[in-house]
Amino acid sequence: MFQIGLTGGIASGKSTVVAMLRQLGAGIIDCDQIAHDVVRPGSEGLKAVADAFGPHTLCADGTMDRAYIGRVVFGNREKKAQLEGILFPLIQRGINDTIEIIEKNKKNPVIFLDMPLLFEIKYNTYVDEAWLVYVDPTTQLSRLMARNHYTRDEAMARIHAQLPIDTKRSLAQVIIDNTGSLEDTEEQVRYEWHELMKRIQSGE
Ligand SMILES: CC(C)(COP(=O)(O)OP(=O)(O)OC[C@H]1O[C@@H](n2cnc3c(N)ncnc32)[C@H](O)[C@@H]1O)[C@@H](O)C(=O)NCCC(=O)NCCS
Ligand SMILES: Nc1ncnc2c1ncn2[C@@H]1O[C@H](COP(=O)(O)OP(=O)(O)OP(=O)(O)O)[C@@H](O)[C@H]1O
Repeated sequence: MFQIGLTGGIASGKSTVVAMLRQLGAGIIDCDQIAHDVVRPGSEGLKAVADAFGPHTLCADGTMDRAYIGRVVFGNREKKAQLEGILFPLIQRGINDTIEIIEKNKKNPVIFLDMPLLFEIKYNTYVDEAWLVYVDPTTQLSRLMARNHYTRDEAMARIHAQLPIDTKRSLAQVIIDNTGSLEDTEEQVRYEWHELMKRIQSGE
C-alpha cells in the first residue's frame, strides 16, 4: 500500500493537515500518539524512561511528567539521544503494528505517517513520498507559543531540536504551505490529494 511520510516543523500544522487528509479517505498513523502510547502508565517504555531519568519522570498519578522530560531533553543533545534510544524501537514496533492493521482493513488507498522526525531519523527512505507541511519561521514561533503557552526560549529550544525547515523543504516531494489561512491550506491539500490519486491510478 502506498505510504507517505508527512512531516513539518513543530507546530507547522501537521495535525491540521492530517485532519483534512483523513476527511479525504487517507489512513493515518500518528507517531506522536504512538510515542505517547509507549510511555502510558505501567508500560515497559515508561519504566525504562524512569530508570534512566530518575524519580522526577513520574507524576503523582503514575503518568510521565512530560513537561519535566521536555525541559531535560530539549536543548540537551545527549539527553535527547538517550530518550530516543529508549523510545524509538518501541515507536517503530507501534508503527509496524498499525500499518499491518490498516493494510488488513484495505479501506484506504494510501497511508500517511504523521512523523515529526521523518528526515531526522531518515525514515523518508522507507516511504514512497515525503510531504512537508511548511510554515514560515515567524508564524511557526507565534503559533507554538500561543498553543503551548511557552516562553520564546522554550519554543525556540523545541524548534532548534529539529532540522531547519528549509532543509526539510529540499528533501520533500510535495510541500503544503500552511502559513496562510486554513482555507488556503485546505485548497492545497485537496489539489495534492487528487494529483496523488492520479499518480497511484497510473501506477507511477
Ligand atoms: C520530550 C517529550 C516527553 C515532550 O512531550 P510533550 O508532550 O511536551 O511534547 P509532544 O510529545 O506532544 O511533542 C510535541 C512536538 O515536539 C517535537 N518532538 C517530540 N520529540 C522530539 C524529538 N525527539 N526531537 C525533536 N523534536 C521532538 C515534535 O514536533 C512533536 O510533534 C516528548 O516529545 C517525547 O517523548 N519525545 C521523544 C519521542 C519522540 O521522538 N517523538 C516524536 C517522533 S515520533
Ligand atoms: N493555517 C493556520 N492558521 C492559523 N492557525 C493555524 C493554522 N494551522 C495550524 N494552526 C494552529 O497552529 C497550531 C499548530 O498546529 P498543529 O497542532 O496542527 O501543528 P503540528 O505540526 O501538528 O504540531 P506538533 O508538531 O506540536 O504536533 C495549532 O494551535 C493550530 O490550531
